[in-house]
Amino acid sequence: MALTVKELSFRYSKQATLSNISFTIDSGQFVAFLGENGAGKTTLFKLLLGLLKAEQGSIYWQDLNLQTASPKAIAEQIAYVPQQSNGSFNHTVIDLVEMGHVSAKDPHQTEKALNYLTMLGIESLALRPFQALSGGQQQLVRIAQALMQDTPLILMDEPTANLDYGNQLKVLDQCRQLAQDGYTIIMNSHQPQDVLTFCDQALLLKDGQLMVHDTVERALTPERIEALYGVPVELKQVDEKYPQLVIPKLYQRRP
Ligand SMILES: Nc1ncnc2c1ncn2[C@@H]1O[C@H](COP(=O)(O)OP(=O)(O)OP(=O)(O)O)[C@@H](O)[C@H]1O
Repeated sequence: MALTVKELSFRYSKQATLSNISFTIDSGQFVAFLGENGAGKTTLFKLLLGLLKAEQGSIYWQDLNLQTASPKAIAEQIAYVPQQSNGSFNHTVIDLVEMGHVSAKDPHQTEKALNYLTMLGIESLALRPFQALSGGQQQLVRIAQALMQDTPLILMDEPTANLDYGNQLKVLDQCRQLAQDGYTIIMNSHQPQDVLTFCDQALLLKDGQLMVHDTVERALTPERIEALYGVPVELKQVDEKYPQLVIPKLYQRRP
């Protein structure tokens, strides 16, 4: 399976938000979209989810045309973890996660939902009302809900933004594991170091254009990171596999 985007352009008003974007992502990859605030990452997600219609170009998940498919057909293939979601009334965590399941009622639904909560280390929250949870706990529940949807492609909008340090690492490690199991995971990220450490590929968006799509090591060079964020960075090879970003001297604490 593959996600194929061809010559995609989109605008909200006069100025183009995305111009002539083309890429292919094969299944089983953990991929990050990077770009400054307002670069168009969430817009691209909305186009992939069929929530916005492209001005030009095509988007296919295998043979499914995501610009014309029904919401149900898309929900069977793609789960989405938003950064925030409003209104869950007074549902408990376990009820909400079970609702993630979109196809016919499964007799093992509750067991499956509990397994995902356990996988994410939040089984003790199962009977708590969603609205009484902290932002980070709610984020972990949204991830469990997306996994419950049981789709081959999962889109995550800055999934670790609200999480404590331990949960950030656990969630990213879980995403990598899911990709190894054959799921395709795409996340929006503002953390090049996380992307270098956990992801397989990176797509860099700048001024509405796709600057590069490549393996993380090839895509995230210091020059490109600087061009993307406007700060000088250095990469150090601390072991042979993982390059480490060094905070620019300019921003380091002075003695
Ligand atoms: N509903 C909308 N109507 C008009 N303009 C919009 C709308 N949503 C987003 N935009 C604009 O489109 C551009 C891309 O926004 P988008 O949310 O896709 O960026 P992003 O890369 O996800 O940003 P961030 O990293 O800050 O979340 C921005 O300039 C934004 O102001």
